[in-house]
Amino acid sequence: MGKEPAAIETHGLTKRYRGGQLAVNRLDLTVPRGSVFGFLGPNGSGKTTTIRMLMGLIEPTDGTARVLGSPMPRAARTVLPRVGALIEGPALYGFLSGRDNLLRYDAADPTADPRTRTARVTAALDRVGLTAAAGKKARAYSLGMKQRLGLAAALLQRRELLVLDEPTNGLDPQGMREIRALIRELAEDGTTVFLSSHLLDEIEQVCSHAAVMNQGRLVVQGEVAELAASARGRLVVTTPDTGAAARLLKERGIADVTVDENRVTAELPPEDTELADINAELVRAGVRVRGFVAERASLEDAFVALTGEGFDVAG
Ligand SMILES: Nc1ncnc2c1ncn2[C@@H]1O[C@H](COP(=O)(O)OP(=O)(O)OP(=O)(O)O)[C@@H](O)[C@H]1O
Repeated sequence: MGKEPAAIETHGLTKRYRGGQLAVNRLDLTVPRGSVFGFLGPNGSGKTTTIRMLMGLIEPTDGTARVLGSPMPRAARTVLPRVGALIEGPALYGFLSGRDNLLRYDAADPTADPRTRTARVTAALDRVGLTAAAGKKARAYSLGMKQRLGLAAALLQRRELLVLDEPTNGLDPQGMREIRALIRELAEDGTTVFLSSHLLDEIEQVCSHAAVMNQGRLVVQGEVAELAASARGRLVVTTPDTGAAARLLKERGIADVTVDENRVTAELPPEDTELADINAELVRAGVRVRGFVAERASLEDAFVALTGEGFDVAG
């Protein structure tokens, strides 16, 4: 990626709302070009506020933000045409059809070519799976359909960067899968995608990179694979003889042994321990071992390890 500037870069970015609420606290964020970057955090952690500063919709109290190499909000006029955004539910005209909403939205964009408008609108509707409902009035759309229409608006032109605030909000599981597939496709075409989510597994499924926010502060950022690897996996033994198994693991010096119904879980022992030996010892001690696995750490494990808190995935 050489010397090309990051897609998004912030230094000390801070927002204190008039009421005194410190929504974003000295954020240093680097979103590499070509990444699918997940911006993760529970509700109220400052994600939307950050996105609104990045898009020049509100002024930061302090710090700087650069988007596609240029300072925001100062360069908004030249930067924003290169960015597709879906923020806080798109503004829709309920009395217009989905298709007419997009035609109107595109007509309001001075950088959009009117000669290709109809074809681009048709293609965008198709990409988000709204072709069949294109003629329906937008007020009859479900939340998920409105979300798709907003995404279609962001896709009317080829963009270098897509900024999507909770893009799967309001969608059913099938709709979520479709949007995730679309995001992967866009990334393969070379678009940098920055998306916020409060769903850890969503980030794990689609993102190459992630940053975790908590109460306005950045907890961690980096490649998803590395973040997950920073948390140690767990040893999981499935057995009806949980008491005996737990005792033996503890005697072996294995930490954090926990019994849960017919499972005993524990911290994975040091790298140089032969797991098969532990399994054999359990069996020798008469423990009926029905399952013995070293589970890979998830992003959630990393989050818990980093913050010492659970992550409210139900949000
Ligand atoms: N316009 C505003 N005026 C005052 N406080 C605000 C305003 N907008 C947001 N806040 C507060 O700033 C904090 C961060 O909110 P923000 O919406 O950025 O979080 P979020 O992570 O995007 O959460 P959500 O997923 O719920 O949108 C919250 O405590 C919120 O109540």
